Amino acid sequence: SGKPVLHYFNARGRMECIRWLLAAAGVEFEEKIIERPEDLEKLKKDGKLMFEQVPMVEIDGMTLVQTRAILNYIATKYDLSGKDMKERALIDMYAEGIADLNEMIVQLVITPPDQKEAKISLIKDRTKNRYLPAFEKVLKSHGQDYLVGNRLSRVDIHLLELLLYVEEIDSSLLAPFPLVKALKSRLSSLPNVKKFLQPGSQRKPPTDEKALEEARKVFKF
Ligand SMILES: N[C@@H](CCC(=O)N[C@@H](CS(=O)(=O)O)C(=O)NCC(=O)O)C(=O)O
Repeated sequence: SGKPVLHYFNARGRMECIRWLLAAAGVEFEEKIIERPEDLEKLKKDGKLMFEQVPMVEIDGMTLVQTRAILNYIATKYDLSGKDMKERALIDMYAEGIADLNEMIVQLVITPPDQKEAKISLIKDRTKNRYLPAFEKVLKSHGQDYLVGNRLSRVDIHLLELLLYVEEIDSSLLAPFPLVKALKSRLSSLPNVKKFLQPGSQRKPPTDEKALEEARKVFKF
């Protein structure tokens, strides 16, 4: 069918940023949900998981693993990684910062209850005092509609995804950042993004206990 095929369990985890980037690029994709340990074992046995891990994406005849490598390929293929080396450097820098805060949020799901409050307040602090100020400053510095090169790139999509998670934690966190908020609403009305935000799209809901239980069954952690 030529469509990329995403192999992961039925949750956001490390695959959601890949779903977001493909959707924003207007690329239809299929998902093979890993529901049982046997599903994962079969992928390993068939030699599809170079490091015995997922996310794994079958795209253009390749079997890619490692989230960043998959994102880099998609961004390059769909012209979402800047027009030259300097734009690419900014995009890489912003993307890594976004990934750092995103990782803190992804880990929250598997944080023991007694540590959750502390983790959440650290996330709120970093959001308010480190990450959102940095992006507000970038937008203020050039007054353009996108973070890099005055056109859509992967970091706009990564930041939009992150802002939605930040809002799920505490919607007041965005209040002090008008330019970031304006970017969020501009991006949300792009046709491909608007469609992905609609109910019924392949966007995954917050990972609840049930989804976590299913993942534990598969990954035995
Ligand atoms: N660096 C890898 C890490 C992938 C990873 O740790 N995957 C986990 C699942 S999850 O963290 O994405 O939920 C896994 O397959 N773990 C199984 C194992 O490591 O044996 C990436 O970015 O893709």
